[in-house]
Amino acid sequence: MRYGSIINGQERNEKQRETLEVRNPFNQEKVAELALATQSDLEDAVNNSFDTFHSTMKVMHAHQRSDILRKAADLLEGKVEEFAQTIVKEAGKPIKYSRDEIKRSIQVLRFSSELAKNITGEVIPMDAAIGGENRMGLVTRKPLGVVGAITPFNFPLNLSLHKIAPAIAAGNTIVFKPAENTPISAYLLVKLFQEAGLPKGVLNLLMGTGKVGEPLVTHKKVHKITFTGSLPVGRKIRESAGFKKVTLELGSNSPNILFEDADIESAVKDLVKGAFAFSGQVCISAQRVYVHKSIYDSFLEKYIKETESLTIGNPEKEETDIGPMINEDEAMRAKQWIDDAVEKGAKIEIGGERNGTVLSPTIMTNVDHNMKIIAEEVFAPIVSVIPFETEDEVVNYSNDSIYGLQAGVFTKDIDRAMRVANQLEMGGVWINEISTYRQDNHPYGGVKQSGIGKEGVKYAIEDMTEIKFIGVKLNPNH
Ligand SMILES: NC(=O)C1=CN([C@@H]2O[C@H](COP(=O)(O)OP(=O)(O)OC[C@H]3O[C@@H](n4cnc5c(N)ncnc54)[C@H](O)[C@@H]3O)[C@@H](O)[C@H]2O)C=CC1
Ligand SMILES: O=C(O)[C@H](O)CS(=O)(=O)O
Repeated sequence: MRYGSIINGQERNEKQRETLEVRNPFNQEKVAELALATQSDLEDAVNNSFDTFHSTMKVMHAHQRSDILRKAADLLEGKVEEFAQTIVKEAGKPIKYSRDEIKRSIQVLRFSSELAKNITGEVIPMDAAIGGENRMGLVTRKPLGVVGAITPFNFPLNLSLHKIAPAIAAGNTIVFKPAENTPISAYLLVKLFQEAGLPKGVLNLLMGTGKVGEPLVTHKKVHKITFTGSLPVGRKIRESAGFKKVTLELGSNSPNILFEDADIESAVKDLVKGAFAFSGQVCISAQRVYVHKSIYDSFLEKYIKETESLTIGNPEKEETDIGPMINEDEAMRAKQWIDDAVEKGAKIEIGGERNGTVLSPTIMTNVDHNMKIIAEEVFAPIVSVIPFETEDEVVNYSNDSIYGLQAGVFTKDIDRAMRVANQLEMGGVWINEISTYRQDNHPYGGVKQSGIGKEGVKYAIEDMTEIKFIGVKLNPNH
């Protein structure tokens, strides 16, 4: 099957176009061919989104935007299996995790539908300022215009919806550039919105690589870029976006801290999922697990045992926990980082074997902060277990990173939990929950080089609207 860009409701899929193959990461079977967007498609998409913003979105009421989003959620509920099987094939994500992603995507649509009706402002007490008597001050929220949404492969539906659904709720139009490895779910999503009654031109789709992402970022008629992806690309976007608003959801090397009073049994189970779900290709994946010295041996033993029980293999199978990484280059890169750490003195407790695109779940010990598997984002099924003695020490270890997205802290002592949570340099901290847990309605986004701005529907809407002040001078004699 061949998929093209969709601009103003029309697919651009002519035979003479340059194409790109999409292959199943597990068995390398060809699953699709992409008809790539050209520079002139990009111009058309942005111009059409710009015109549609002025002609259609500006006059569409909140209840209409809300209805479309609710209808899209209802439609998606009837297509869970179709979307889940698509993500299995294009991303290699095990089926049970693919279904979870669709279920979360439905919630994102529902939250956006509800919030579309609740984009409120405020009234300023103007007489609080001397001379402000007889004035009224209104703070309103306006849509920005054209939002450029650029998304990664790892949650191809949900992370795209975290941009598209709030943008629609807020009254913007969107030019959507999904990851080139996972374009089928993106195509199906645009079709789903068409079926839900979204007017053509509100959501335009551009198929292609970063080559089509770059001119989207610099285009004069695009008002905001919202990007999820890697740090190098995020840095480039930040540098070239000029005066546009920019939201960047980038990488992380998330720490999880287990104090001596942590519930080890449940932490072990959760941290196996937290480190290895979708082969660690989750940017809040548990990468560093700091364990208090007094429970280190017992934790490590149980952690290895639980990891041994994982089922590795074909992501289409219900029982599969660990499937492939996105491609062989990525699996080779991750394996090389393991070898590099071993050369520097690290020990592989379990895993460390690569078979094509599949890297076995790997637990490392005896690591230090000069190794890539600690200092950089592994984005692979590799986790390191590190002992610590004092609270100050573990806070320092955790903060010794260019990243700061989410962390997990495990202890029964609420005072300590709050003390540590307050000191961690992170966008979010979970207490007695793994760093990898994300709910779609809480603010989500990093500090330091993990990003700029927040998603989580309400917060994305804030970032996709502009505050506009309207003041009125009243005549007290009328
Ligand atoms: N903080 C967060 O919420 C998340 C962060 N990520 C990060 O994403 C990375 C993995 O995803 P990938 O798809 O490999 O990321 P990537 O950065 O390679 O690509 C992401 C998107 O950017 C596009 N792109 C590439 N070069 C571009 C350029 N110069 N200008 C504009 N667009 C460009 C790609 O085509 C794709 O659509 C990891 O580093 C991970 O940490 C992934 C998911 C969530
Ligand atoms: O939505 C999620 O679970 C995460 O945001 C996925 S990722 O962004 O951390 O990769």
